[in-house]
Amino acid sequence: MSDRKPTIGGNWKMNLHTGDAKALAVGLAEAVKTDAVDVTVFPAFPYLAMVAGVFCDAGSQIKVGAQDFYHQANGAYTGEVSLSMLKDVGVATVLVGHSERRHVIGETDVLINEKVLAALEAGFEVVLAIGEKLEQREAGQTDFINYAQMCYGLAGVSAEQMSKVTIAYEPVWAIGTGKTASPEDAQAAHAAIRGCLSGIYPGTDVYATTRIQYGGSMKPANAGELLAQPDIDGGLIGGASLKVEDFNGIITAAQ
Ligand SMILES: O=C[C@H](O)COP(=O)(O)O
Repeated sequence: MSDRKPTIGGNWKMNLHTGDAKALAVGLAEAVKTDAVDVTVFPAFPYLAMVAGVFCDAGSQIKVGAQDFYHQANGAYTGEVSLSMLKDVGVATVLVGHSERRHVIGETDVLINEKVLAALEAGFEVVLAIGEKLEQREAGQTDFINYAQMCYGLAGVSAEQMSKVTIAYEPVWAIGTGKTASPEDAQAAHAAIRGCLSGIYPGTDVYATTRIQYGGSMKPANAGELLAQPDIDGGLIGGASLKVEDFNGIITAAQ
């Protein structure tokens, strides 16, 4: 049993509107009472302040994170949202490198690294998502892809700054598909990721202290087995984070 505190994230992606986002936040504030698990939800931009306000009013420990941001401080970046704007509305955690940003929106490793560095510089907690596509897994490249995405994403990040970084391992083929990695496969990938951290930060305890979440069709029915693996420290949940019972079921499994 590691002494890393479990961390569960709920990535609401581009789902929910004012009414159902508020109802979900209120329901979570009522249901989630544990101190034993760090819980963060990632609503869409328009609802960040409202959700943060619900948790604040309820005295809830649930944190609010942003699914994305732009790394420049301000200026002529039409459509973008800065870190200082996020801080202004109560956000302290940001998600970077999610596979939907990499493979659907087209974010590059260079941009992902710029975002990681900017967020850490601004004092945010960072969840860096990595993971292989199906064809890469089938070609035996899983560990290489994870290593490469971490090397690019963490370039210039010091060992001290790693205390604010969580890695989210999300095999792309498992996201939103109902196909979860087996506990054994997920554990093997997580152990390899920890090995990579040891190589990137030699002579430090970063490999042992960094929390690594699993993401990809995690739900209450499979969370227990996944979270019981020695190198899986939590989950980044999409679909199952949209219902209080499902998300709280996973949080309960993480305790
Ligand atoms: O960010 C969350 C992941 O993409 C997992 O999504 P999912 O639980 O719907 O498979």
